[in-house]
Amino acid sequence: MKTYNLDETHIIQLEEKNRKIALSTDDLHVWYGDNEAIKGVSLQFEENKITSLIGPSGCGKSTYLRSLNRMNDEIDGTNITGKIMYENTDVNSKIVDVYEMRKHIGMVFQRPNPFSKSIYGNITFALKQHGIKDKKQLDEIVETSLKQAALWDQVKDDLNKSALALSGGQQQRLCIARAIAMKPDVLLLDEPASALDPISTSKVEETLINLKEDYTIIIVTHNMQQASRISDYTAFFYMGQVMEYDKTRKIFTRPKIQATDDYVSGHFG
Ligand SMILES: Nc1ncnc2c1ncn2[C@@H]1O[C@H](COP(=O)(O)OP(=O)(O)OP(=O)(O)O)[C@@H](O)[C@H]1O
Repeated sequence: MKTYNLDETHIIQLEEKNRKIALSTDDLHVWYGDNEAIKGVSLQFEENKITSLIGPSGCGKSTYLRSLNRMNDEIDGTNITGKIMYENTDVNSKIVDVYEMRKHIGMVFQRPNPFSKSIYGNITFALKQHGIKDKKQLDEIVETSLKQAALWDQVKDDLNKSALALSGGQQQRLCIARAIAMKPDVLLLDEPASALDPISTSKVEETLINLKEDYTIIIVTHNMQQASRISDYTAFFYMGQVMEYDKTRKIFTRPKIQATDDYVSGHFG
């Protein structure tokens, strides 16, 4: 297998281009026991844009994504150093209220994971836990979130139906609706379409493109076409570090780093 010079990287700094940054990491390292899965990643994510995280299996994409709203806290033996800056707060600081922070930085997982509740109940569950009890307000949030997730027209007459009776693609859009019902600023998605058929995938992609008007989206994907179709920026991960980060168009047409070029043109991974 070809080896690459890991010291040669190309990472754009968005603040130098006067872009508004919703979230950033500075020298982020993540260890699982002795295994250093993320080796000092510094990236800035532009507000109201979609950024794709791509790279071969095991290079640390999901680990990095999960760190951004502290999902790795739940894995024993994990150690994380470095900064994750969101609105002048270091998300990685011990004093951060993780429950509260996840209202601002929400997550959607690879496999649709609706609760065994009605469509309405899926969306209102966390809202109620956060103290929203007013029926009219809940109704409004349910409608808005389902509309934003492009699911409203299909389910509006049957909100009491079990979420588990929806198709896989509809379930995933319900999970997106559930995440955006909390009105996060940043939405993290870990291969949200990998378990879906092509039609459902394209619906999820359309949904994400529409959502970026209101949200900053960071998505892990193995699907190169998907990354190039939907994202504004792309970060290429390799062996726990980012080799190249730039506008998606550049990554897919004129990458500056050989490893990126080989990966996006299908030579490995
Ligand atoms: N829960 C965990 N416990 C221990 N090690 C883990 C855990 N999750 C991931 N790892 C290790 O961290 C490294 C990065 O894995 P990660 O899942 O982040 O990569 P990935 O790029 O998302 O891979 P894939 O594309 O296959 O999902 C790998 O060496 C993996 O074995």
